[in-house]
Amino acid sequence: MAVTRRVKIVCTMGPATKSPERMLGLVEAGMDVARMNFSHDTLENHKEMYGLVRAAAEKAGRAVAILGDLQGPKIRLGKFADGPHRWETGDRVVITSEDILGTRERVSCTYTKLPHEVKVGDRLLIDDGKVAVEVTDVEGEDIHVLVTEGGPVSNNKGVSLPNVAVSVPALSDKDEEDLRFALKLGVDLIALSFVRAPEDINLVHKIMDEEGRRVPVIAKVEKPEAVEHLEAIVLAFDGVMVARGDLGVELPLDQVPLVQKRAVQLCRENAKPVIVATQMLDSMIENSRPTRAEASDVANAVLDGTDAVMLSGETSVGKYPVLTVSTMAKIVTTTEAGGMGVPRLQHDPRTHGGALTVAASQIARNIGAKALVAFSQTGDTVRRLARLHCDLPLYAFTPVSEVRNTLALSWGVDTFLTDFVEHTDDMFRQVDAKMLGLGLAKPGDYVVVVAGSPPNAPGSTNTLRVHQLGTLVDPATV
Ligand SMILES: Nc1ncnc2c1ncn2[C@@H]1O[C@H](COP(=O)(O)OP(=O)(O)OP(=O)(O)O)[C@@H](O)[C@H]1O
Ligand SMILES: CC(=O)C(=O)O
Ligand SMILES: [K+]
Ligand SMILES: [Mg+2]
Repeated sequence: MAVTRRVKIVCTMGPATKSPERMLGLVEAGMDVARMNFSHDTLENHKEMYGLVRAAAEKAGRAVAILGDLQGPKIRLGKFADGPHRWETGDRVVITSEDILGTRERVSCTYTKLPHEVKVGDRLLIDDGKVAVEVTDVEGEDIHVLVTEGGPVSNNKGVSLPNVAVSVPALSDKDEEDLRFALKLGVDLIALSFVRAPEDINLVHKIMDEEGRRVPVIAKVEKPEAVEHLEAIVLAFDGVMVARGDLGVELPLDQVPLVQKRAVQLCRENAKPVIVATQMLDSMIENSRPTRAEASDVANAVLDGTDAVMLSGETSVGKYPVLTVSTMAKIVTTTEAGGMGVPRLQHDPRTHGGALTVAASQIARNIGAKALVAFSQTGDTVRRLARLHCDLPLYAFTPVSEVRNTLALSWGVDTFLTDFVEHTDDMFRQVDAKMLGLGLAKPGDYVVVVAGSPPNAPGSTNTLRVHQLGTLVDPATV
């Protein structure tokens, strides 16, 4: 069988992805997860984008998950009346909490308490640190600042205050509205920005329960507080995104690479998916080829053991969205084909699912099985298999379509939707039908199956079976 890519690709949606042809191009080039960034754009446009993703995935016959990324407690500049501007070093401008349409000299910000929480001398960083200003005076709602590092400013750019503890709530009114909207729309996963504590997930769950729909919640690690409580956050949330854009502003930049490695390993130990994000192929926003350093960055994230790598501006507003995805896919597959492997798990799994999956992958390799197969109703067993990064194909079977979509984020997994079955033998019949029917293996080949028996009892993983294909279904009938 052809070598397939194992590390998944997340693409951020934006103006550059907004046509059926472009979207299909992205899916065919390898997009596994579409990220809708609620920091930008109108709900109406997000709805349209959602439809485009679902239609393209359907047309291409690929599982594509949709991730709704909530803005979280990020302070942003407001909008300008007259387009992007440049603030030059030495300029004096005003950032105000008054709700105005901005000019080059005076622009609003989204956090109305900001003038009360900054002091003279505080440094504010705009757009992931591309522009820096220093507070020189506060007058009512106006913060007077001196531009210390000039650069471009435009609508909705982020404002970070690295050493100022601001009291913004974990979930703003806008986040709550966006979350309800995303859940109703049908997104598969939610990401919460600027997570500071494990308990931040409770606010999200509360809204989800009010809407009657819980989906996995990814913690975006981009605050020093999150780095401090990383393990507790990994345990509380369903996955992690290493959001290096804000992380590199909020934390000294030189600490970002090690945080990335620690987060990836912690997620694998806990069988939670992890995404490495931001600036991975940044220069491809403008250019048709990435830098050598960017190619290495993608490859190194693969070798760290990440589940997924993410594209941001490269796909949302870049000149070459489809080419960027195919370039990323190529770097990933070439790196994987090198066979260098990833760091070992630091612990010996003790849960039934954990122990059975370790045994399954070892048995599969030793007997020359063609694939690993997992039956799962929650996806948990599948994630426990995925984290081992076994070089055999990994096929997941689930009767729950939401689970199929969320597994699009997990390393190396291909997922099939199956019927609910009553008897254990029916599970193996489904494996035969799917694998022989799709030509994934031949009659007589062995696969190693991890499942719960009887079927339909979530969390009951107790069965490991070496199964010979074609023994339950007459090969002539598939
Ligand atoms: N839907 C959109 N409409 C207009 N501009 C967009 C849109 N999405 C992204 N952009 C522009 O592309 C830039 C990069 O996109 P990206 O999604 O990485 O946003 P970001 O603000 O850096 O992310 P985050 O807020 O999650 O840290 C944004 O800063 C914005 O200028
Ligand atoms: C993705 C994101 O939010 C960041 O890198 O900051
Ligand atoms: K966001
Ligand atoms: Mg961010």
